[in-house]
Amino acid sequence: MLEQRIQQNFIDSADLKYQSAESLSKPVAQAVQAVLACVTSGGKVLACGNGGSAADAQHFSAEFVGRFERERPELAAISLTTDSSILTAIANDYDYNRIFAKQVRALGQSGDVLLAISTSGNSANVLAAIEAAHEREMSVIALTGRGGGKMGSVLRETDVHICVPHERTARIQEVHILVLHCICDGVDAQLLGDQDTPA
Ligand SMILES: O=C(CO)[C@@H](O)[C@H](O)[C@H](O)[C@H](O)COP(=O)(O)O
Ligand SMILES: [Zn+2]
Repeated sequence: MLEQRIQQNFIDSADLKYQSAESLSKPVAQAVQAVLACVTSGGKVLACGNGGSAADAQHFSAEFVGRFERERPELAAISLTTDSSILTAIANDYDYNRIFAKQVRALGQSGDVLLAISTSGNSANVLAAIEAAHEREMSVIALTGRGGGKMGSVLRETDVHICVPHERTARIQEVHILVLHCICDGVDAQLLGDQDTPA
C-alpha cells in the first residue's frame, strides 16, 4: 500500500514533467535570455520565496555564484531568504509581508532581475517584492502554479511567467527545481557553448 502510494507520487511527478516540457520550454528559454542579459551587463538576480521555495531561491543562487555543472565565471545572484537579522528586524518592526520588498528596494537596481517563486502565486511577501522590483525598473521571472494566482495578474509584459499546470504544491515545487536547473544549464550553454558533456 505504502509502496504503491510512493510509486504513484513518482508517476504523477514524471507525468507533470512531460506535460510541462511542452508548455514551459518557451517561457523558460525567455527566462534564460533575461538572466543572461542581466548578468552579462553587470546586473544581478535577487531571489525570494517561502518554505520550499525559499530553499529553491537559495539553491539557484548557490549555482549562479558558485557553479552549476561546468566551470565558468561567477554570476551575481542573492537570495533574500538568508539573512536572519534582516528578516527578523523587518518582520518584527514592520510586517512579515515586507521582508522581501524592503530588501529589493535596498539592493535592486534598474536592469536587475527578481526571481519570485510561489506555488500558489498568492504569497503576500512575494507579491510585495514584485511591486518593489517594478518600482526599481527590474524585470521579474515568476515561478508559480495553480493558474498563477495573484502574481499572474500583477506581472508586466516584459516579465516572464513560468506557471506549472498543476494544483498540488509538492508537484509544482518538483517542476520548479527542474526549471531552475534548466535556467542554469541554458545560461551555461549560452556562455560556454553546448558541446561539453556535463560531469
Ligand atoms: O515545501 C512546502 C510544501 O511542499 C512548504 O514549505 C511550502 O513551501 C510553504 O507552505 C509555503 O509557505 C507555500 O507558499 P507558496 O508556495 O504558496 O508561496
Ligand atoms: Zn516541499
